[in-house]
Amino acid sequence: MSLDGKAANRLMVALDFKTAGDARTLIQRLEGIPCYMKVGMQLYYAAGPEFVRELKDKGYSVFLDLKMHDIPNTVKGGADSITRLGVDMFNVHAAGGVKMMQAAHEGAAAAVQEVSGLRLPQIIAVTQLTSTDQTTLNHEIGIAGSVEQAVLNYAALAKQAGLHGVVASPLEVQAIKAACGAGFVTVTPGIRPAGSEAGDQSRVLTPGQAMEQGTDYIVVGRPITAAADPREAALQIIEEMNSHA
Ligand SMILES: O=C(O)c1cc(=O)[nH]c(=O)n1[C@@H]1O[C@H](COP(=O)(O)O)[C@@H](O)[C@H]1O
Repeated sequence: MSLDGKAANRLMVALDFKTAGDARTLIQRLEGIPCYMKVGMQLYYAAGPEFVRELKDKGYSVFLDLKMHDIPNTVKGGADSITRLGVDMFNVHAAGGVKMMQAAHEGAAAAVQEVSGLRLPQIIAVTQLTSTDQTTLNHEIGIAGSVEQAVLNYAALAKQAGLHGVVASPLEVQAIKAACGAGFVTVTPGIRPAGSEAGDQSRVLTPGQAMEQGTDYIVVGRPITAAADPREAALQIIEEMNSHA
């Protein structure tokens, strides 16, 4: 299987591991694949900023997925610190509102002003988590209307705040692009290759279907990290992405 084609750098591998050592083992298996590496709460809380710097030193593009959701001043400070790590992308929850998202942008911009050589990361807003289904949205969380309406509302707020894009399910990509523009970035978890377990994900598509929807990046965790042969699983996903790109 080859890495020809453009899709490999549109795959974000979720490094949801207990330790830096476990993450390094997977990274070694994926050596030579130019994917994005996503560091989420589990690994960041265990291995911290040092591990993020290690990934950057190895030349990876890094998405730091800490889903900040707090008062604007706190998020501004968090965004400043995250940006100083040199990450390429980070996220906040759109549910924090426009002022909070603007504060994230301000914090990142302030860090870029102060540290020479830093570039502004892409700042992305989580809309409605891909684990949320229609019933949970309406009857548990208490938001009326369809999941797509909720996602589009959050996406519009993120755009208003000047963010670069959103995290959503691939099912909502076409509506987001229609409402917010083709250049508004979509990062889509909820990816399940045909025949794999959905687990806690509710709004899922296959890698090929997600590409057909026009998404910019797909986020894949367990279908790669829990596979018997993670390298083979990643290469198959990239091949499927390429054939639907
Ligand atoms: O922000 C995210 O990355 C995210 C948002 C969302 O709505 N759903 C979602 O699954 N994610 C992340 O995407 C990854 C999906 O992992 P798997 O379900 O194992 O493929 C996890 O690291 C989640 O934290």
